[in-house]
Amino acid sequence: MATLSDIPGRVLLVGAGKMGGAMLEGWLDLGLDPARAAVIDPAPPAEVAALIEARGVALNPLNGGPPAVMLLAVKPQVAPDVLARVAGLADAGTLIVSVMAGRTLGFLQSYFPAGAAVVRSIPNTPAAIGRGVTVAVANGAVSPDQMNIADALLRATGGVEWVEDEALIDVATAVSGSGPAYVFLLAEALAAAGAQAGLPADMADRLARATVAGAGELMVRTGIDPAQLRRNVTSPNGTTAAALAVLMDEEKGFGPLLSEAVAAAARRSRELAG
Ligand SMILES: NC(=O)C1=CN([C@@H]2O[C@H](COP(=O)(O)OP(=O)(O)OC[C@H]3O[C@@H](n4cnc5c(N)ncnc54)[C@H](OP(=O)(O)O)[C@@H]3O)[C@@H](O)[C@H]2O)C=CC1
Ligand SMILES: O=C(O)[C@@H]1CCC=N1
Repeated sequence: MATLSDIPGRVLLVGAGKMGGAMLEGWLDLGLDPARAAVIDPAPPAEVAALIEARGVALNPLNGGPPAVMLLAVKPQVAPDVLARVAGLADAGTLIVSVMAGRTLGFLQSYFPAGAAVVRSIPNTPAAIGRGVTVAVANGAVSPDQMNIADALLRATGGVEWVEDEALIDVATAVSGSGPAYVFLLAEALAAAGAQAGLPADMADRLARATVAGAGELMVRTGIDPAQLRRNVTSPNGTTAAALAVLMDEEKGFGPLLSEAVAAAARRSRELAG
């Protein structure tokens, strides 16, 4: 198991937005020497720019030699343009790690000489508080040492699951990559429904936030199966049972709706492949 201090050279982050910025913060918090980090981003968001400046990380360096790791965190749509510019900064020993949705190992490899070591991964935004989860796949050129390095870099923002079948990344993107948005939507919709039913809007908002956060934390801390936690709330013929009769409707409930949503996100991930 490698640690961030085992990385034999610099980590070059390309794209320091929401996800890249969260990763950089995680690396620095876990002890990555700022002198061993560099960022390429024409205009990072203010909070990431402040972190870069405060920690003395090189921003848009003109030189520095090939990095040990190049982590790609730009939007998939600009990837062809960005990769055409930055691929030349890598050498044969550089490990390429992408967090871009949809962009395949094949697409990434096409910008580097044959034999380049490439990892494709999909994190999620709880990475910003070290509670993310990332799913990753490596191509055949990634050495065991490089695999450990990629794992250490991704693990700086939460859990990591490795898969061998790249097709699973599109599905993981639809479940855990996009998943936080579904949970936030639940909080929004619950607050709106509470306000519609008569609660003051600000109170409905507080109740919905506390409920989603508390329920998530209960699941994490107890490790109890979510179905059992749901049953624990549901008194026979009580209020929850009345609500669940709507939400668990076999045709219109959460189940079929989320299946449709996950299928749409996975399909979009495959469309972004390039
Ligand atoms: N947000 C999420 O929940 C998740 C995102 N991802 C993936 O992470 C990647 C980044 O997403 P996210 O952080 O949300 O997006 P952001 O737009 O917040 O971050 C992308 C960053 O890249 C910068 N950028 C644009 N052009 C260049 C360039 N030529 N060179 C270097 N940097 C450039 C952007 O600058 P500017 O804003 O000025 O264009 C921005 O700061 C995406 O590929 C996405 O699929 C993966 C999982 C979850
Ligand atoms: O919406 C997106 O495309 C990115 C990937 C997963 C979460 N956000």
